[in-house]
Amino acid sequence: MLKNPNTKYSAFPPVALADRQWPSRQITHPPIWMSTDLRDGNQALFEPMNAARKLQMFRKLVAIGFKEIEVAFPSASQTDFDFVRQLIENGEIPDDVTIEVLSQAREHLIRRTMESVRGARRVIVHIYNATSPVFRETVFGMSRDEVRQLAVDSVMLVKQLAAEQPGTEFVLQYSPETFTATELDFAREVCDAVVAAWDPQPGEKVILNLPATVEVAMPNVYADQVEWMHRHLARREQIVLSVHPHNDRGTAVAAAELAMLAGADRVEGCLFGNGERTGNVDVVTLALNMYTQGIHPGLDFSDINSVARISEECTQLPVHPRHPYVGDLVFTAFSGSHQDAIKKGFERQRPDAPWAVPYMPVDPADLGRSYDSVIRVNSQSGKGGVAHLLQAHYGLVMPRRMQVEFSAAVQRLTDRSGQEVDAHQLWTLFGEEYFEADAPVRYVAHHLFEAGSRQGIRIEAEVGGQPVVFTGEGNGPVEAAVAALGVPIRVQGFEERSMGEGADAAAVAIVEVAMDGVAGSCFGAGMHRNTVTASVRAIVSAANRIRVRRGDTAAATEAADCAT
Ligand SMILES: CC(=O)SCCNC(=O)CCNC(=O)[C@H](O)C(C)(C)COP(=O)(O)OP(=O)(O)OC[C@H]1O[C@@H](n2cnc3c(N)ncnc32)[C@H](O)[C@@H]1OP(=O)(O)O
Ligand SMILES: CC(C)C(=O)C(=O)O
Ligand SMILES: [Mg+2]
Repeated sequence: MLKNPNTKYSAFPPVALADRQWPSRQITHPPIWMSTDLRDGNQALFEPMNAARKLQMFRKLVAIGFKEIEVAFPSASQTDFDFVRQLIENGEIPDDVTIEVLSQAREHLIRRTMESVRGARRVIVHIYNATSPVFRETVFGMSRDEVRQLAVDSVMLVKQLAAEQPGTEFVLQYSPETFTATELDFAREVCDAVVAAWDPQPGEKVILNLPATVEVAMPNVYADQVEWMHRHLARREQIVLSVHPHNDRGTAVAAAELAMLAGADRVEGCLFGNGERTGNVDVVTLALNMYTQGIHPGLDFSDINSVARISEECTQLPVHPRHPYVGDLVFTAFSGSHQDAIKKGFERQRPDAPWAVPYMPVDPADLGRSYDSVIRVNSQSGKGGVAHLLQAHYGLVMPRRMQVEFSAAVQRLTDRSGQEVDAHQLWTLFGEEYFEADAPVRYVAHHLFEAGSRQGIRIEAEVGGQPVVFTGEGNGPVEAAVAALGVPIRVQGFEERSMGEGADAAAVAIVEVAMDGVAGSCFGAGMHRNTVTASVRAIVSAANRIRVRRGDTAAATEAADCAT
């Protein structure tokens, strides 16, 4: 890179528009959308779509709700020409959808383009020529007047050829290509000349499209340029003012949003920002940005995953995992504090209340995405995510202090593996940590008996591989089991919940115990279809775990001593 880039690049000059209005406006309704996936998107692919892929994409665009679709550059290839014919001849175009075709401002290309749409009900014919100084001088070798005349002559030719096809309603679209790098007064001059040449009748409109063919400045500059045109164009009421942002600076979405504030009625773009170089503006992001502000965009992304899969299939380009709204990771939180807040947010969110889940600008369910993938667990995760996954997948509700305790075990696992763990792995770890905490005492079976007015218990177990029996009494099975084990633990909390339903239902008992000489508390858990068995197992689990925590080297002997 240059030490002083100023010698090679200079800042884009500001637009003289001191009384600009767009900064204090708001977007209140969606624009007219135009999908150029099958044209600008298609021309930018390693391998342009074949007819089958084009048709698949066309049908998806129709299903999403696009009413204007640029389907081809018919004079570019036989594939594109034939595709337009196929759409028309096979009745693929719904009555409320208008196809659009693009051509350079060159006679033989325009003739071929007009031939391709013969028989269509309604067509937008899109003519372009570049208008900026560098194109005038370097590419065309034309003066301003010649460039304006090129546009006018082409439009007149379209008009003449359109008159020869009276059964088709023709709408003109004109783009001063490289608009953003064109002097505004000249862009206006060409556009006004084009509208005058087409001369729309009362009630008719011409589409004037102002492309950021290359995004060369900040989005506020584009907004100024669009507002300037909006305020200076002749016959504005007969113009649909359209924008076509590209994403060279990564700000196409912002540019389109500000352009709408500045007076644009229509936006051209592609799904997920496909298109030349860094892409066209991403219409999905634009539409869903609007949706999150309470404005229905008029496009349906309620099954956004299927849109992404079809786009990937047709373009052979992957959607980035962090792509807004659609990426595999965008409804996923790995870090602990995010997971905690999301979990609390989901618990609190009522279905009919305004959306208020932290870190989530949109309800994933509105886009057909599930909550299941919301929280994932890796070494950056905390208790919230772990608890959410176990609750969501296994119905296990852990007391808060147990969440803290268990998340330390998860942390050890993720630190060791360096990988994400899923709900199944968490459940397995939970089992190993609590249900299978069988040292020094391994529970085998138990029997309850009456001991006068008290509850007696006989626990059959193994200690160090040897069968042992513990007996005790208490006010209930839990107290009796504690007494039988002979470990000086105090039960501080006990919870039992059923998991699953009907004949397959199992009870999970969770017990929190404390012991002198051991800081804090320790949890145990047992699972069984019989609730008492689950409780006894939980006591054995807790007693074992707290002794291990105490660092009992003599635990096995001590346990054996307690046996009767
Ligand atoms: C910004 C955009 O996305 S614009 C759309 C771009 N998309 C495409 O180009 C895809 C399809 N294009 C093609 O298949 C071909 O370019 C064709 C069939 C249209 C034309 O092919 P060719 O006749 O071989 O011309 P080529 O592609 O080299 O284009 C350059 C010529 O077109 C002229 N030209 C370029 N754009 C325009 C325009 N909008 N209006 C008039 N002439 C133009 C150039 O001045 C140059 O003319 P020259 O050969 O007399 O110097
Ligand atoms: C044809 C025009 C509208 C274009 O794609 C562009 O300028 O980016
Ligand atoms: Mg383009």
